[in-house]
Amino acid sequence: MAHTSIILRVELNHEQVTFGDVAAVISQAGGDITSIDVIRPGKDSSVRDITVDVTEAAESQVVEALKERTGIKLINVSDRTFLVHLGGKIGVQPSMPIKNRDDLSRVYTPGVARVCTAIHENPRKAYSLTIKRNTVAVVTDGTAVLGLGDIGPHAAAPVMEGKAMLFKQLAGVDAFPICLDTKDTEEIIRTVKAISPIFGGINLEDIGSPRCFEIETRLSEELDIPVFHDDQHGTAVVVVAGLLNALKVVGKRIETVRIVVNGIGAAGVSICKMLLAAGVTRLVPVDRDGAIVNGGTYPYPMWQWLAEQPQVEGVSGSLKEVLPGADVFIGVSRGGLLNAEDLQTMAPDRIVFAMANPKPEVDPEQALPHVRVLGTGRSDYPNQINNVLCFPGIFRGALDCRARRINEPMKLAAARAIASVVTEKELNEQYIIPSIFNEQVVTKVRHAVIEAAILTGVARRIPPDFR
Ligand SMILES: NC(=O)C1=CN([C@@H]2O[C@H](COP(=O)(O)OP(=O)(O)OC[C@H]3O[C@@H](n4cnc5c(N)ncnc54)[C@H](O)[C@@H]3O)[C@@H](O)[C@H]2O)C=CC1
Ligand SMILES: CC(=O)C(=O)O
Ligand SMILES: [Mg+2]
Repeated sequence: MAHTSIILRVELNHEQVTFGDVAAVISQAGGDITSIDVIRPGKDSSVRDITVDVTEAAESQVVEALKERTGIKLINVSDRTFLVHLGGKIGVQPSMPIKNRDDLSRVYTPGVARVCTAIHENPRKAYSLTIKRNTVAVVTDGTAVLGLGDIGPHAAAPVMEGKAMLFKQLAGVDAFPICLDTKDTEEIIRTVKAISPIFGGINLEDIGSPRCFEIETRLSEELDIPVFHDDQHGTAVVVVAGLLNALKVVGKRIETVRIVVNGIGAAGVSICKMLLAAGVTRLVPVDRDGAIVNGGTYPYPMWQWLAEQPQVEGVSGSLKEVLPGADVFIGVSRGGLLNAEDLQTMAPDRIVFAMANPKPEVDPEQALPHVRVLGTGRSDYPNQINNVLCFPGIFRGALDCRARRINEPMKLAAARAIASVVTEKELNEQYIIPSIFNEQVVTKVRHAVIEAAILTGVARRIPPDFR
């Protein structure tokens, strides 16, 4: 059940209620008080801020119960999630203060002109003399934002700012949100190319399929910095990492399990491709109209490619029709598609990764009693299968070795590195994938990615710790 944290500012009339009464009202309506601050004490009345942890469903019940109670005046309700977004979540920091004219003449004109000329004469110096070496653009057109769909570039910004925060906090990468007001493939490609000189890498985010495939392919071909569509490859890397460990827990082999992937969009296509590369032999890709079957004819090149793979099954049907007997279900589609009975048709020791955000394909509370391993994209359940485990470390590695691109061996190395953070001893149903706060994740992913980049010849620099 989704939880949220709200702050209730209430005024208590002491002749009519005690704080104990207020606490009882909140608790009976389903709220859990986590802290209390006295804003204005007083003999006859007082004002307090009460922080309450509450399910989304119970939030309005708590508010209504307080409003109805005589002696309590509800002054304000603030949602802590909205509070952390006030004014946006990131800013730009200069790397040194400008204290005097001397500083000014070096960081700005006239001194800066010599630096500009040096870069003009040798463009590679942009990596040492500008922010390029550590800066990534997080580019979206707002068309496939989480599982919310086409909500546009303004509404997409909080997610992109969140990605930028994670890049910085987890991997020290400076990332900047670029929310484009166009859905035109050519215009997006042109714009990203035009803004690329200042960036060391491009992270494409929440761009709907099938346009995202052409945008990524073309930008990768036409730019000499790494271009990585996070929803495709970041997600696939983390799914493969989680699956490698989950299969160890249930004692099954990747070569023999039957896997149903639901939602063959950006994330689903890349997951299927990576599963095939990792050795999967029984794959059932499913989208809205049912299974994509071997030998079928499909409108999108990526679906057609899947239909031509021998490992893809030839049996058609809806999700519920093809699910029986599956060892693994991977959902990257939309929330609320399956229930407990559907899961019970799967093979024993089932693994379910229900990753649609914010609402998974199956309610985790319903699923938990019926599966051996459950993963979701969310942070409020164990096994968070989220691309945040991948993108900070993969870009840290790619930037540090100035990789031209992020290739398949680099992605597979990243998946194995993430899986390896959980040791054999630690591995269990509740812990198949490390937490994003485990510092080993970025360190190991970075190392594995640089090693793979050097081995495959896409690194343009050998970082000092590899010399
Ligand atoms: N946990 C994680 O790290 C990630 C989770 N996701 C989640 O996966 C979902 C899909 O994301 P993207 O691939 O980027 O979007 P997308 O828009 O590229 O693809 C979604 C696909 O799901 C299909 N779909 C929609 N309803 C369906 C249904 N009822 N049955 C089967 N297929 C259905 C669509 O036709 C489309 O092909 C979203 O909910 C997103 O939040 C995406 C990336 C990372
Ligand atoms: C996690 C993520 O990137 C998404 O849900 O789109
Ligand atoms: Mg995304």
